[in-house]
Amino acid sequence: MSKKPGLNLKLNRKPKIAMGKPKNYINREDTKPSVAKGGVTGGKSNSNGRKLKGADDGRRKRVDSDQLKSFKIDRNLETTQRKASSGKGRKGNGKASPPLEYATNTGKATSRNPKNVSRIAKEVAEMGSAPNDSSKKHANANANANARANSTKRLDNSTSPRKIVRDKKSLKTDSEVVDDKPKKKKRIRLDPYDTSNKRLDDGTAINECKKDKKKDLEENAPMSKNAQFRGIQPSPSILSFVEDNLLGRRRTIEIQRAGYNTELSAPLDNIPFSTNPERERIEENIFRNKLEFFAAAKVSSSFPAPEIPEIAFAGRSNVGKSSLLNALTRQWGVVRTSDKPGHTQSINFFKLGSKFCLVDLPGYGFAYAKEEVKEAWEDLVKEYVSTRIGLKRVCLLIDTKWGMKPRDNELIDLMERSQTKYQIVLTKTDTVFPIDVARRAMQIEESLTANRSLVQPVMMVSSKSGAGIRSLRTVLSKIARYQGRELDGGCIVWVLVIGDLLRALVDDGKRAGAITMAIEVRMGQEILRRKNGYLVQMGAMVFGEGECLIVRNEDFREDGDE
Ligand SMILES: Nc1nc2c(ncn2[C@@H]2O[C@H](COP(=O)(O)OP(=O)(O)OP(=O)(O)O)[C@@H](O)[C@H]2O)c(=O)[nH]1
Ligand SMILES: [Mg+2]
Repeated sequence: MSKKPGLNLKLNRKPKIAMGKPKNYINREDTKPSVAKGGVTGGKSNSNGRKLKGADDGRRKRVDSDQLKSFKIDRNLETTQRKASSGKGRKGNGKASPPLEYATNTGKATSRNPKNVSRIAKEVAEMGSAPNDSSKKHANANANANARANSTKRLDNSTSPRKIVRDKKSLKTDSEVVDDKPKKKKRIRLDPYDTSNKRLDDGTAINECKKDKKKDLEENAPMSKNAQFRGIQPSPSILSFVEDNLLGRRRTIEIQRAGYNTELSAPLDNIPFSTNPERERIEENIFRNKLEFFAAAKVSSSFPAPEIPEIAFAGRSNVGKSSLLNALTRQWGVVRTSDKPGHTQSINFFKLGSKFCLVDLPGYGFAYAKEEVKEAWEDLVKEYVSTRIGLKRVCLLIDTKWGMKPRDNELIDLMERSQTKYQIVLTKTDTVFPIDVARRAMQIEESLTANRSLVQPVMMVSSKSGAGIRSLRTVLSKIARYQGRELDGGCIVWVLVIGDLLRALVDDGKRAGAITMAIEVRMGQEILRRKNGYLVQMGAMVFGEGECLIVRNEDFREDGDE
């Protein structure tokens, strides 16, 4: 801000009013923003309008003394009054009036000699409005500044929330006044036959549309796996097998009423009301033999020589492989089990007497082991099932609750390729309802009908309750029993009952001119008939390589020869 003498003069006159008053009073007033005072106060000021130290004080003192010396109030009073009352002066004065007002006010408020002060103030004001060129200029400048200040003030006011609220109110009231007249609503005439505009019609068309869409969605929506499972209708034969063997979740009272001793381990694997010791309860002699561990292998090179036929137990970790070995032999604790997946970490070979070998494989899938270790187990199992000489059957264990998993299918594919005989065994059947046991068996049977190396039927067991263990023993003991016949080179035909259908399969793809051996498997309970040293049950005729006649259950005629 450039300072000019005239302006300084004028500005420096103002503090004169404060003469004889406490100095700090003036200073305090001067600290207010100059704009707010409504006039130019002069002196150097910072952005807040606060006077900078040293910029004004010395000059103010000088001006005060000047005023005392040079202004002879009595002599000039009349002249100044005349000049001030002239048009130009009035104009300038009018605009520069706020400082005067401010000065008088301050004088009133603080003066000790009110008379003198008011008089001096009057004179100063009149001096300030003198028609001096420079002062005129500054008066104009002051006026402009004031105008700007006022406009800013006005702006400030207009933007203040109170003002806005008031304005809004006033607007509202104005509009209310205007809107007092009742509005006429436009009526839209609807074409009752036009359903194109769905928002305007009465809604019936929309509802119908929605219903149709919902129906379509319901019909076309893919069923969840669970819903698909619930939709399975098990065949009557499977259902009756489940009921006869008390498979599925059963109440203790139900088992007791059926005559089983629930205080024994695996109570359903018993002859009702039997008091025999553990191993003597086993109906198949071969399983009465002592179970003995004789080899363990973590790599294929440490497999024992294949001297006796082997039956292996494969499946996911924690599916119940080791437990099943114990349950089949009723020799609890020979094979170690754990509720933590990944307990069996090597291929363990157990001799059952001198003629038979049971093999406990490590599991695959989730297990408490490092990824690379699990991969090694899986590779070892794959190598064993696909290359092992003397391996007569793999019991592929599936948890009844969860069903088949991708890794199970992987192993099945491998066994199909390597023509390894395998049979599905559903485990932990005691954890689900009987109907779900039947459903799972049905589901797996149907999904694997095309598989050639699969041995039907699907077995269902519970190592805990003992349900289905007897049936599995019967199936497995036959493998040991008929090893010699198979090795004779004769053609073996397996006739299996799947639901109400008999299916004839040529074992090992050998050509058959006549049936040398047939076995009826009725939902896991095989009825074996012997004739001329061979197991013969007429019912299926094999005509050529891989060809066979499928005979219905009702066409099946039993000879009754033992
Ligand atoms: N409820 C019930 N639990 C069972 C049954 N069979 C096994 N179990 C339990 O399942 C858990 C795992 O059993 P294991 O026999 O160790 O399973 P595994 O397949 O050998 O497991 P890995 O050796 O880890 O591959 C144990 O806690 C058993 O008690 C069954 O039929 N019913
Ligand atoms: Mg195990």
